[in-house]
Amino acid sequence: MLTTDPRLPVTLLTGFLGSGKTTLLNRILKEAHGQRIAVIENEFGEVGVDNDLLLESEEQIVEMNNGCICCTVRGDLTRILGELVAKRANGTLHFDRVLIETTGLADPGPVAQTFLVEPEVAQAYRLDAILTLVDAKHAMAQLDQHEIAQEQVGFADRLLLTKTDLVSEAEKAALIARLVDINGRAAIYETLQGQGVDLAALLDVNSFSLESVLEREPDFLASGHHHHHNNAISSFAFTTHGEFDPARLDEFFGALVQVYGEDMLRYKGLLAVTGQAHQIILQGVHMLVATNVGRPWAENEARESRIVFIGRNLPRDIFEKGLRQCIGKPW
Ligand SMILES: Nc1nc2c(ncn2[C@@H]2O[C@H](COP(=O)(O)OP(=O)(O)OP(=O)(O)O)[C@@H](O)[C@H]2O)c(=O)[nH]1
Repeated sequence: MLTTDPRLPVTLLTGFLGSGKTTLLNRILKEAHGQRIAVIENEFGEVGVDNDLLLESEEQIVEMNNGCICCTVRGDLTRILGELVAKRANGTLHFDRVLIETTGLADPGPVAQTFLVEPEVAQAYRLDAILTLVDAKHAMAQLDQHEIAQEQVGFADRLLLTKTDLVSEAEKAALIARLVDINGRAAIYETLQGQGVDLAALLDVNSFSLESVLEREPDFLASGHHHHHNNAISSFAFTTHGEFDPARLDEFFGALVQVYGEDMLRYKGLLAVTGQAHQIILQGVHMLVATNVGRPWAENEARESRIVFIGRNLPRDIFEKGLRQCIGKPW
């Protein structure tokens, strides 16, 4: 998707241990796509292991080895991104985009937050999308046993299913049903040994920008289909033809994040607001809520609002009731 945003796009690659992140990254770096990519690696333990695996590429690779990305992330990531942009400005580094590979145990939340709250970072970079790899062979057990695996799925803009060569069609279908239950928003792709998925589907997704993904995925959870898995993380959408009263909505979200912020992994909305000719785009990660002005509503367009929430055991009825109380007047 074309964007006029001059900031450098950043893609976050996440996924549980062994899900195939390095395999995919290697393929991306080797492909003749004409993009110059700076890679930030965050690995536990041994220095340089993954660096050695990144073959034959001229991309710039920076490693963060001092612990888990989600613990030290805000400070370290801010510093590294600052250094990269400074080197780019003085001509010592040449790159057009950044790819961050997190460790298999990382929570993508703090990384995403860095782009929303650190002013120096937000000025130079835009988080384009979170890509989460899912190991088709092991994901069911990982999702059962590790909430962080569910969180990684919950945060995703794109889910990339790996190792489908090792499972039956029925196993794959069951896993996909579970992934949709956790995160009904993310498009699902399959990749075998890092191959088979078009780079254009992974880069420039523009998922954190004004042209929200909601517009392109209007049938989010429309089927009302419900699967019964024990997922702590799940998603739901709120849709209304009423217009939101901005003051009430502001107050409601302020209270909502106080109570549930920690469990609100990601939420996105495209809103019709009373007295506002433009669409309002709402983005949130945990307690951080950001709103931006989108495109104007067209003259005959239904001013429908839609908010998607992905989180941990969120009480849907409370959210819906609160949101309904923020509707000013029916359209
Ligand atoms: N059968 C099969 N194996 C795969 C596929 N993709 C990756 N693998 C293998 O899975 C193993 C783990 O892949 P990596 O790319 O190292 O996974 P990772 O997510 O970077 O792993 P960590 O950094 O340890 O979290 C490797 O042996 C890969 O060759 C696939 O589509 N099919």
